[in-house]
Amino acid sequence: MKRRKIMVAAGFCLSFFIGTLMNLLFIPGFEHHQNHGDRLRSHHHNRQQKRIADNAQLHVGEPLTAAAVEANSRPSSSDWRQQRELQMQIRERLEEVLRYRQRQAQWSATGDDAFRPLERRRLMDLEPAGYWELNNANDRRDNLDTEAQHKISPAVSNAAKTRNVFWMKSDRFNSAQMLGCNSIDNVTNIQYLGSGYTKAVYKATINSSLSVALKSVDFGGHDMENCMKKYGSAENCYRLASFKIVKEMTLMEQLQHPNILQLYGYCYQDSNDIRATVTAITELGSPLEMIQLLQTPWEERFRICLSLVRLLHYLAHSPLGPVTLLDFRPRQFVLVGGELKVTDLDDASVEETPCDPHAVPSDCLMEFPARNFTLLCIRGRCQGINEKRNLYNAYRFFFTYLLPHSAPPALRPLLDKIVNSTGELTWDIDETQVHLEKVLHLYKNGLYLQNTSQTQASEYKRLADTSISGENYRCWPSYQHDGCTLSVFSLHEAISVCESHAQCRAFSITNQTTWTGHQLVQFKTGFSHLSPSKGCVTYVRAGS
Ligand SMILES: Nc1ncnc2c1ncn2[C@@H]1O[C@H](COP(=O)(O)OP(=O)(O)OP(=O)(O)O)[C@@H](O)[C@H]1O
Repeated sequence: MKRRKIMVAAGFCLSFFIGTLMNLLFIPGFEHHQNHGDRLRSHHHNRQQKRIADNAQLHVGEPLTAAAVEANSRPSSSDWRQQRELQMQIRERLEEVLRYRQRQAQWSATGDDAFRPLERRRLMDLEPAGYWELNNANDRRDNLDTEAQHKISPAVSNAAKTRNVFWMKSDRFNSAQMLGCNSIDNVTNIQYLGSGYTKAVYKATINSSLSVALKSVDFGGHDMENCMKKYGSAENCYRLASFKIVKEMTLMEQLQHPNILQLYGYCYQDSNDIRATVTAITELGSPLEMIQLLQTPWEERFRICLSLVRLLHYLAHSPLGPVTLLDFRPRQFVLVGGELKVTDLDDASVEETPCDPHAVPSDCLMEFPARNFTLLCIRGRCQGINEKRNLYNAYRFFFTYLLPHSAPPALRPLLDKIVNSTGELTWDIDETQVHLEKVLHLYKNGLYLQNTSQTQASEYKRLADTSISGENYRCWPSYQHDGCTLSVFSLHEAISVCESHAQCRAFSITNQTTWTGHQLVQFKTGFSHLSPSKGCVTYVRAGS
């Protein structure tokens, strides 16, 4: 609620940050204003300028504009086929986005107005300038959809010449709540987070209170670089790359789930040379570090697997139909408050592989490095391929590493069964989720605790509202780096942990709980430094 209010307030800020940011990405000679935006721009831009200039064989230091790059590296005008090829690719991406919107509209019985003229026009604005002219002039037999052409042409000619924002419909935000260019004008604490093949991502703070991620096309990234090498048109290469962000935003808007990163808004602005450059504003997460995850307590790793299964369950039954994440590497996910969320949706697909039931070898071969699966071909589609691909990827990238390792012994058989069944694809996602939810139930309710009849070896003295300073020892896997802090279901469990550690002489049950409701307990080597601490209960081992 608070966050929403902040976002609404942020929407009214009237200075311009990202507009000039994007301008500078293209125009190095642009006058710098000494604000945070400029820092982001120049960091990003310097990298990009060097790479683009290298590609275009320009002298670095020479003023570089998109036009200059094009002039230096554009194929000869007779080579229109290459330009046409690039424009066809842009066209394919546009059509893919429009298909998602159409699917959503078809799905929604309430008549989703995803085809509102403004939105459609914005997508059309991302078409390369002159696309239709080129197609018409060079190939009258063009078999493109004439209806779409009819709709696009006026939009191209109407292209806004200045920065602007448009809103997408969302169940969670109404248009007034979406963030736009105004909101990101005066961001602070800008920090480069990372980049992949296409996009560069920055962390920023809006209104000194809301942390967000800003995603834009990385002009120095592989996508732009390869495209520039091949086609030489900065503007059209930008259009092609930017459709990945548009697709991602469209999917973020249409696939609403707690484990899909939330789209807060976006900003379109013209740069001097490139029209309607796009910046997505999304929820901020922290990149997933697999090595680090292996060192975190099982409960946290289980949470990630459960988040993933809930996400895959939603994707298998999404309003757009079964969605598969073609690129499933852990870097496509981030953590937000311990929950796993997918961030990179540009490689998501709703298309289920078409097949011929009589084809030999089968069209429905799902290949992975360690093993293959052949699926049934039913009604011209590989049965459940999107769901199965996700599930197997979840097994190979996440479950095998995160699920069984250091789990409570009583849960191991169940967890092993989950790992084996997903590895063999014997369960579908619904069944997999049922089993993971069952594990959660057992864990939350302490039903994983064994040997409850076992008598405790020592007596413990209870000290209310007391904690112990220092006197730490390390244990694994601890919530605290330089001490032994573990989560327990009950006092009984805390005692049995203490008795199983040779160094343990006392422990303090804190008032902090984990996401499952377990309490955090600090285990100690002694109790000579007791201090008052409201809500904390210390137990001292008798005879220590
Ligand atoms: N919302 C976010 N919060 C924190 N980090 C993020 C966020 N979104 C992306 N990142 C980081 O930025 C990197 C690049 O983002 P993203 O994956 O969207 O770019 P990409 O060009 O599509 O990458 P790829 O080549 O993997 O497809 C990610 O690997 C991730 O570590």
